[in-house]
Parts: sequence; C-alpha cells; structure tokens
Amino acid sequence: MHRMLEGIALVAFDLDGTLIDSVPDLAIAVDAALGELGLPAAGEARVRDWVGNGSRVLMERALINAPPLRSVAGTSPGAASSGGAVPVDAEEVDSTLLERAHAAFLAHYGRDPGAHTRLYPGARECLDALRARGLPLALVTNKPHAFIAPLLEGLGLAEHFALCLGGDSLPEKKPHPAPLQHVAAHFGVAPQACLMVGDSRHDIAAGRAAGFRTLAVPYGYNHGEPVRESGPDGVVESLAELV
Ligand SMILES: O=C(O)COP(=O)(O)O
Ligand SMILES: [Mg+2]
Repeated sequence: MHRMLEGIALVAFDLDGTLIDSVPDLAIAVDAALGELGLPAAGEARVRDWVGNGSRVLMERALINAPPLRSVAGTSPGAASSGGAVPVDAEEVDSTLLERAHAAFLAHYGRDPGAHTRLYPGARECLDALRARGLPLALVTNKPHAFIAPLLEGLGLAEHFALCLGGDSLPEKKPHPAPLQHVAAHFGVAPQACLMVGDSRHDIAAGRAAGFRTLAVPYGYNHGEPVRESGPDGVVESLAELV
C-alpha cells in the first residue's frame, strides 16, 4: 500500500485533469460559445490553462482573452492577450455578455460532454482497487453537477463514488474547504483520515484548509504551473502508483 493511504478511511477525487482528460470537449464547447458571440476560437492549449474554477470562470477567462472583446467591452484596449493563467478577478467582463457566453457553453458542452474525454492511464485501476478495499470514494469537482453523471456513466464509473459534488452543489467551491468538509461530515470520517487527490492548486488548498491529507498528480491542469509548488503531501506520476 502506498504510504499516502496509511490511516486513510476516505478518498476524495478531483475529476478534470485528475481522472479524466476533458479539455478536448471543454475546448470544443468554449470555442462554439465564443463563435456564437462572433468571437474567435480560443483553442485547446489556452483552454487547458483556464480550467479549474468552474464553467463560469472558464468562460470569463475566455472572454477576457478574446482580443476583440477588449475594445468592445472597453477593457484594457490594445493589451494583447497571451492566454495562460489569468487571475479570476483580473478584469471585469460585462455580466450580460458573460451570462450569454456561459449559457452557450453549458448548452454546447451538455450535448455530449464525454465525446472526446478519456480516463488517464492508471485512473480506472486505482478506483477499482480502492473500491475493492471498501474505502468510501467521493468526487469533488468544480464542474457543474449536471455533467458528472453522464461523464461517469460513459466511462463505466457510475457506481464507484458514494458521493459526488459539483462546483454548484454548495455555495462555495474549491479552493474553499466547504465541499471537502461536507464530504468528511457526510461519511463521519475525521478530516485527518481523509485524502484529497487532485491536479491543481485549488485541490491542494481546499484539502489543506479542510484538514485533509493531499496528493497531487502532475499531468493535469494547473494554470500552466507545476502543482508541486502548492506543497501537496505527496505526488504520484500515475494514480496506479497509489494502489
Ligand atoms: O470545471 C473545472 O473548472 C474543473 O473541474 P475540476 O475541479 O474537476 O478540476
Ligand atoms: Mg482538476
């Protein structure tokens, strides 16, 4: 058994960038939404760096980085966008435009959220092995809750998680500790006996703030930065190492 599982009675997993490579489908939906607003496509590479704070912030980042919008919305005209990491509140995006963009994204993404989405190597093996050991597993993603079931069903993982929380399940989402505190309380497990497994600084921050142990995978989405810099308690190259 991996040292990170010693004394652990519950494991909470992040979804995007940890269990699944979902960016191909996210990028298709982002680009379709931008297209509806007459804006140029962002492309997969840039979307990869914007994922992690839920769908509304994803579209906010897409709008902030859409060059024509800067003049349309009157925000920082002429400041060329480089893509990549963008602080959430770096700039104000017109709220009506953001609502339109977000609604368009949800409609496009909801059509077939798993079309090009694949499990990372080692993910199924890890989940199967933990489940066989009888450890309760939770899914804590910032993705809207409505997309969780179709994705898990498409991947044959619908039965693996005893509790699934989306970014809109509670008033707060990661990096806030509330979703993880909710999971620990739901199962009646002390936080120090819970492990949070994720790919981004938001997972590590939420886990630490909730009193969980934290394990990071380095292959996912972390705004272009190494997740090691967030100081997780452990890092595994593949989830298969855990079991
Ligand atoms: O939807 C997102 O922004 C990211 O979702 P995650 O929390 O599963 O990585
Ligand atoms: Mg993630």
